[in-house]
This record gives sequence, structure tokens and C-alpha cells, in this order.
Amino acid sequence: MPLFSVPKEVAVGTAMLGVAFATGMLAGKRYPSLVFGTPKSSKSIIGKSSPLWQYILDHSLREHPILKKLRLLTADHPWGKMMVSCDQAQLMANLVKLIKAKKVIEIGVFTGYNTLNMALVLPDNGRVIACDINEDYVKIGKPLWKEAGVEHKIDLRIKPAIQTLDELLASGESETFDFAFIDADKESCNEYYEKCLRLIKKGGIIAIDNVLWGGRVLKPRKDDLATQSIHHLNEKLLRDARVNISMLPMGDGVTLAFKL
Ligand SMILES: C[S@@+](CC[C@H](N)C(=O)[O-])C[C@H]1O[C@@H](n2cnc3c(N)ncnc32)[C@H](O)[C@@H]1O
Repeated sequence: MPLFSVPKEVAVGTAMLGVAFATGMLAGKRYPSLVFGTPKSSKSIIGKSSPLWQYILDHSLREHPILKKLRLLTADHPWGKMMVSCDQAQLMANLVKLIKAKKVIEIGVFTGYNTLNMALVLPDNGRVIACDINEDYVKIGKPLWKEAGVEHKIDLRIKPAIQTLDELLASGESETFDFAFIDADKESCNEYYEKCLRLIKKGGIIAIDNVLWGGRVLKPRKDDLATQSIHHLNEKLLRDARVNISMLPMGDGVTLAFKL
């Protein structure tokens, strides 16, 4: 089981109450500015039942057939909503290509949708360090990594991600990575960010998922450590002179931090 103190399903299921706060939130306003439908069971700000969501996919999604196969397979899993949204994954693949990344980190693999997504666009000698604690989830996607012919680019580390990041730092891999995706237990997101920032080169990118956490960041409860942790990182990133940032209302909110 994932180590979320608030299961993503719950956070997402109760998330938007039919309202996308996107523009208003980004502008620091307290009113909803865009209404896109009722994303009851969606992890996306634009509800997956919304015709706009379908329109976006119909007009932008270019998904490798094996990636699609893994997405459909994962969707049937009881925790399927933990999977990254496919439009967000495509953005990350485009960024990985744009910066000609060779070494990337995925913190939180689940069934490996985004791990496969990134491996597909890396050069043949590229490497994804894929971190998770739950091998049962990963086993679902692993055969498809092989089927897609990219298994050799994926270095799976089944142990707490902090430990893997510390090992990479200890083995002299600081400033050698191009891209990192942080998508595991939210209580550790600041630690993941700090360690990734050391591992990433200047010009590299860190993508942090769930930065809106189903809207809970608007009013973090004191006893809700996951939301507190995300909110503190969001506040810190706003003033972090080591990076430029963009916070995107995509999926459950993703911040891109560009290392200076
Ligand atoms: C939201 S899912 C990741 C989704 C994935 N990025 C994708 O593309 O679909 C979160 C994952 O983080 C893993 N996780 C939770 N705590 C962890 C930890 N301390 N270290 C490594 N992985 C962890 C869970 O087992 C789960 O598979």
C-alpha cells in the first residue's frame, strides 16, 4: 500500500467539487475562475467526464501503443487513480526530449506508466532510476517495459526513495541528472526536492506532482501532514532563488522547477 496519509483516491475523489480553481488559485485569488464539469472520480482539474477533457485528449494525446496498453491495464487496478495523468506524462516526455535528457529519476513508480513514458524517449544509453517500495505494483508494468524494448534503460530500485537518492549522492552522481519526477509519499516531498536538486544539473528540471492535492492546499488542516508538507513546499518554491518555477493546473497540479 502507498504511504499516503490521505489516499490519493480520497483526496482526488473529494477534490474539486465540480469546480476548477485553476486561474484563480494561480493568481492567489480565493474564487473559482473556471468551471469545467464534475470530476467526481478524476485526478484531473478538468473532470474526466467533461467533454473538454475528451477534447484535450483527442487533440493532443500521442500515446505509444504499449504506453496506452499500460494505462488501460492500470486503470482497472483498485489504486488505478494513482497513475499520473496521460497529458501530464506527455508534457514530461516532451520536456525530457527538449532538454536531451540522458539520466532521469522517477520517485514513485506505481505500475510504471511514467517510467515507461520517459524510457521511450530517452536515447538508447539513457537511464531511468525508478524508485518505489512496492514491487507488486511495479510487477504489473514490468512486462510492458520489456515489450516496448526499453527495459534496459530502467534501473528499478525497490527501497525507500530517500535511501536510493542518498546512495546516488554518495556514489558521486551529484549534478549528473537531467530530470526528476517526484510522485511518492507527500510527507517527504521536501526531502525529495532537496536531494533531487543536488542530483540535477544546472538547466535540469524537477517536476513535482499533486501540488494542488485535490484543492486541500487552500486550507491545510493542522493534522493533515501530507497537505501541510505540499503547502510548505509550494510556499518555499515561490521564493527559492535556486530555481525558476511554473505551477500548472494539469492533473492534480504539477510544479516544474528549472534549476538555475
Ligand atoms: C502516485 S503513485 C506513482 C505514480 C507513477 N508516478 C505513475 O506514473 O503512474 C505513488 C507511488 O509511490 C510509492 N511510494 C510511496 N512511498 C514511497 C517511498 N517512501 N519510497 C518510494 N516509493 C514510495 C508507492 O508505492 C506508489 O507506487
